[in-house]
Amino acid sequence: MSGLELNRITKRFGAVAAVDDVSLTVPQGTFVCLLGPSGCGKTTLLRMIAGLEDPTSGEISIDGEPLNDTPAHKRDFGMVFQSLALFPHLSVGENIAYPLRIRGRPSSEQASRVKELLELVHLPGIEKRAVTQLSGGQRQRVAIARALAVSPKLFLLDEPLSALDAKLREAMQVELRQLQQQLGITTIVVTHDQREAMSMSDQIVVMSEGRIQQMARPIDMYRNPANAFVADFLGQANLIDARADGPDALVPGGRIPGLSLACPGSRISVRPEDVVVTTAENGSIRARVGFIRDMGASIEIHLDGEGVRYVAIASPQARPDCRVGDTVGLSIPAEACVVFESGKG
Ligand SMILES: Nc1ncnc2c1ncn2[C@@H]1O[C@H](COP(=O)(O)OP(=O)(O)OP(=O)(O)O)[C@@H](O)[C@H]1O
Repeated sequence: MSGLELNRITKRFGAVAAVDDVSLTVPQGTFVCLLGPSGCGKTTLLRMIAGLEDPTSGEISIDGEPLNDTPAHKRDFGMVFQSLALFPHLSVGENIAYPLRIRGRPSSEQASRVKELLELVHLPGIEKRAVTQLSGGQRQRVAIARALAVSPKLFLLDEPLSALDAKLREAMQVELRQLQQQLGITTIVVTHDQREAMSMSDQIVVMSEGRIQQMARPIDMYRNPANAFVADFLGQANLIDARADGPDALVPGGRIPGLSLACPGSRISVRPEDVVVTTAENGSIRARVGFIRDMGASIEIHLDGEGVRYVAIASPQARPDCRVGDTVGLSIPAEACVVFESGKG
């Protein structure tokens, strides 16, 4: 098979299993984000793929060739880390050419490749500039260009955009994705930002405590999270304990008609945009409005239904007619609910 394959990879640091029995297949040309909270093992996994850390057990291969015994510098992967690690005493062109220079490539080839890469990252003609004179976004692009200099089989990035402000970060997400599609290069990005992962990847891998919780396309993961952890980590989720009541589910404050549960007690997840705020008579769940937050493009309403906090998101056009302190009705369509059986959420 062509692409990256991890087979039962574990990394222990003393008693801590930073990565715990992870198997993963990344087909050639795919953009994958490793997503998870701090300390879940994302960086350790990336470092093992890069060859900067040896697995305690398990195998890594690329295009069917085992990698475990290949040192980092022989893997020829492109890497960009949060710190960027550009050489401050070298010019932009010298920074980008560096990987070619240490491989002994002729200077004419170095110069033409640097020119080509600077065009690719939309910074043509700045070979002679000092890297210390560049803006954050420009430095980012130079680091990306340098990582791509050797036309790597695999492009690995660890929180590459985290030092940028929100607007530049979004612009760079689009650029990075476009670049990856243009080159068709297999790319793995570590991030703890779920919006970033949603907007860039073909596949998201959500990790927690060293293990993979789910791997799926962003939209599939959003609509069908495998468990409550994923539901809560990827976007916002209402996580509600529910009890079976014939064809309906009983939830704090009322019921969800037509949601039949296989177990007497389950946990359900509902996205805030699927919770409709209506009048007390029209909803099937009664709740009290606790807080309304106007976000510009949407309105977020926090409600209390018999001790459970519900969050609803509406568009400004569909702004519900309610105020803080009002008792309202909530309507949740059964088909918008993802059910986690008891003990599995
Ligand atoms: N060199 C090391 N020695 C000992 N423990 C380590 C080492 N590197 C990582 N760990 C531990 O392994 C676990 C996973 O760390 P890792 O850096 O991979 O997580 P992460 O998901 O990338 O976190 P962050 O988003 O904060 O960078 C943590 O508990 C961390 O303390």
